[in-house]
Amino acid sequence: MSEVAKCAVCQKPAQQKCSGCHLVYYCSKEHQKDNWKLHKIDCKPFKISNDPNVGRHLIATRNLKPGDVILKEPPIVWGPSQVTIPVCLGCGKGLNAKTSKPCQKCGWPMCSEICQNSPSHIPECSYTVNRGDKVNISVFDIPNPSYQCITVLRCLHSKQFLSNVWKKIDALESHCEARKGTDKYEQEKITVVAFIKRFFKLDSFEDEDILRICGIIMVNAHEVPLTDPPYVAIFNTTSMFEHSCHANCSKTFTANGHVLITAGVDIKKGEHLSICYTDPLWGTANRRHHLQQTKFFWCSCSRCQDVTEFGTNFSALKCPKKDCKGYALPKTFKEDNLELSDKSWFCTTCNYEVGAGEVGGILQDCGTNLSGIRKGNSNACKVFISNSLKFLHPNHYYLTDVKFALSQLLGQEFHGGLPKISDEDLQLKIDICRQLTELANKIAPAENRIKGLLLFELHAAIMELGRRRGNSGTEESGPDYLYTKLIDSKKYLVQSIEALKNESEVMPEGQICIQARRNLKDIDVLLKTVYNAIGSSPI
Ligand SMILES: C[S@@+](CC[C@H](N)C(=O)[O-])C[C@H]1O[C@@H](n2cnc3c(N)ncnc32)[C@H](O)[C@@H]1O
Repeated sequence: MSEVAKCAVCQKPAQQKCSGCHLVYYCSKEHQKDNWKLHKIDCKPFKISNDPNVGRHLIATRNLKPGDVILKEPPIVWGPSQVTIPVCLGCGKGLNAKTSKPCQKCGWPMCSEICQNSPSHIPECSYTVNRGDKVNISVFDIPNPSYQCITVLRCLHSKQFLSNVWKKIDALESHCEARKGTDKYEQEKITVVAFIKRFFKLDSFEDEDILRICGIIMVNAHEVPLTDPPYVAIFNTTSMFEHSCHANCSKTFTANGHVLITAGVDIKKGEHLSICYTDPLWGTANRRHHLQQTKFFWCSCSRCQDVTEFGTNFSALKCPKKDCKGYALPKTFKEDNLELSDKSWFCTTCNYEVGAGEVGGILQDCGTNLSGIRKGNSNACKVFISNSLKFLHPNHYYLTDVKFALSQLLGQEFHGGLPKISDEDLQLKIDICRQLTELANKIAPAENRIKGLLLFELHAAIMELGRRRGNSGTEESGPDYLYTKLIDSKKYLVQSIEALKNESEVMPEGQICIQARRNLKDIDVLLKTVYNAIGSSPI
């Protein structure tokens, strides 16, 4: 017999469920209102669960729609990335000789007095003052190894002085045992542990404790691209999201450094909530290898289990057999070791066997050609695409990478913008944007930034097509044509705004969203004008 729900306020039988979390009940609207101040701190549409395979993870407690906010929280600790040029330890921004001023107390270079007095800077400042000698940094254009210890130092400081913060950090996964003996672990003994003990004269911390913190940062920290260079931050509940290469949640950061997680697709009550720990536009073998090396698990998500990656053939090679139009893939990507590189691939049409050596050779050659492409050169991108189509599936990750760059470049490379590109290039831009949007929806449906950028470029190119043909006086032209193209363009623009609406203004994607909102106003005005010229809607 199911238990009767009780009101969270008076414990009487209750039937009204909180619509935010679906976990708490009330007997009346009044009690719900009375309790909101207290409940809103815990009102989240998920619960924390645990299993032996994934560890702690999150489960949806109600159905979620794309865009629904799941979680927004500040970092528990943040600091510079391990390898970085000198950055301001108050705000994370990169410094140069002109923008930097040494902190009066400790000498670490800062960008302003406000940052010098920022609470974030207290740990390294106080440890440096206690050491007795100021830091002196005068070279700003190359990575400085002293910064490797800062984020770790901030965690150690909370262990010493901020028990509430430390309790949260201490509870996180470190994969200490798995890390022992790895190159990175051995390297950190010197670059972090020895440095902290020698430079800061901090002998009270055990080596193992410092190395465990290094593990916690490695497994849980997020790269935050709000500054250049990006900094890293650990978030409390966000650390509980499990990984999927086909994640259902979307992650971004607000201008003040909070993480914001929203539903990226429809999520049913009871489903696991996931984010993607790696780059979803990397090939499967690379994503899996990266996850194993940095997060210590072999991914078994639905995308990794399907060699075709939902029919996209994102990792497939063209079958080398003469006259075969098929594509070759491995039997599985799910080898829990690195022996995958020893296995043959097979054509899914004719079953032709492509030896591991040949697979490796093709990928290596294409990879070398890709890294040789001059940045920002659309012709080099076109040459790469046409050459690589002889060896790779059109959706292959190498081609996707270059097509994505080309989709942004066409119309931005030269002065004059889209109106100056050829009709052929305009059509190419439209085709690539459509193809990549479809691909992104299949392999990475929650990746809002990728989708938003593609849809923005698509709207602009379709608008330009309408403008060109609308004025051309040819058969398929005139105001009717322009009107249908404007409607089409507006549709993609609205989708782009929806995808980018949570991006911070300090990020390029946030700026594009601002531009998209302006364009939307312009399109509406134009639509009205064309509509008046036509006299009635052609659609
Ligand atoms: C950021 S933590 C997530 C929280 C963690 N499960 C815990 O209990 O603290 C990342 C770690 O969770 C585990 N994990 C996350 N996603 C996983 C997945 N899809 N499969 C297996 N393990 C996973 C791995 O151990 C990984 O290193």
